[in-house]
Amino acid sequence: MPSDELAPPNWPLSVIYTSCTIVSPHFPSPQLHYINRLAKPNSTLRSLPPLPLCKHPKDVARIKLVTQPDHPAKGQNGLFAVRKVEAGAKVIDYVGVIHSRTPEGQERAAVDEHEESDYDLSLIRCMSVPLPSESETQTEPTLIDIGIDAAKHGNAARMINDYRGIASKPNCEFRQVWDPVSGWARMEVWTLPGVGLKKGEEVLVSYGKGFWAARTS
Ligand SMILES: C[S@@+](CC[C@H](N)C(=O)[O-])C[C@H]1O[C@@H](n2cnc3c(N)ncnc32)[C@H](O)[C@@H]1O
Repeated sequence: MPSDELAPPNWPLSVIYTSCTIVSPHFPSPQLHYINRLAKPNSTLRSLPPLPLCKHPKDVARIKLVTQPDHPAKGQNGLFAVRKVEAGAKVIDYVGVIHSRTPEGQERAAVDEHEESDYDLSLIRCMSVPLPSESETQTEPTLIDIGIDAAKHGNAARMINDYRGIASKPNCEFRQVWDPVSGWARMEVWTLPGVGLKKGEEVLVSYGKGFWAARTS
């Protein structure tokens, strides 16, 4: 898998470290224009620019084993600020495997390896926009649901825990952005406006109530 740097300290051996997001080999080509703004109706993965590298921001955040006895993720990892980070600033890119959760994307994979993942974020979720070439064949809008999963390949952002049971509110959020040069969609982690991070503080987001509801039922 593509990577131009060594894994950061405390990286788990069972996960492949990558500084470059990967598009799943099962990703349907007709959906490429939802994840790359330069894609045309006949684009393929090979015809599009490479996905950009996301280097580990070692002066900003580091992975640490959680040892506090009252921490709900004790024994697991978390991501912690190495220095003070201003409010409304980028912390790290969320690197993983981009995959389609729509039936078209799932049918292409024998087994949907992302279904049970605890590291799968929603990257793009919208109703389908028929391309000019499809407008006669596709009349019904369908849900386009695309995820980015760091279960097996990822970077340090996969260690970010949910704030529940740790703090009264999150200090960071996930933001979907577009790479201005290569056109690719990507996920980033930013400090919340008016909040920021203190040196040594754990980076905490909200996974959303749906994440926990799906795991308690
Ligand atoms: C994206 S991973 C976060 C990184 C994880 N701690 C690790 O070491 O790989 C999500 C998993 O972390 C744990 N986790 C994250 N936030 C938590 C919280 N607030 N309370 C309990 N467990 C949490 C849960 O096991 C959850 O399924």
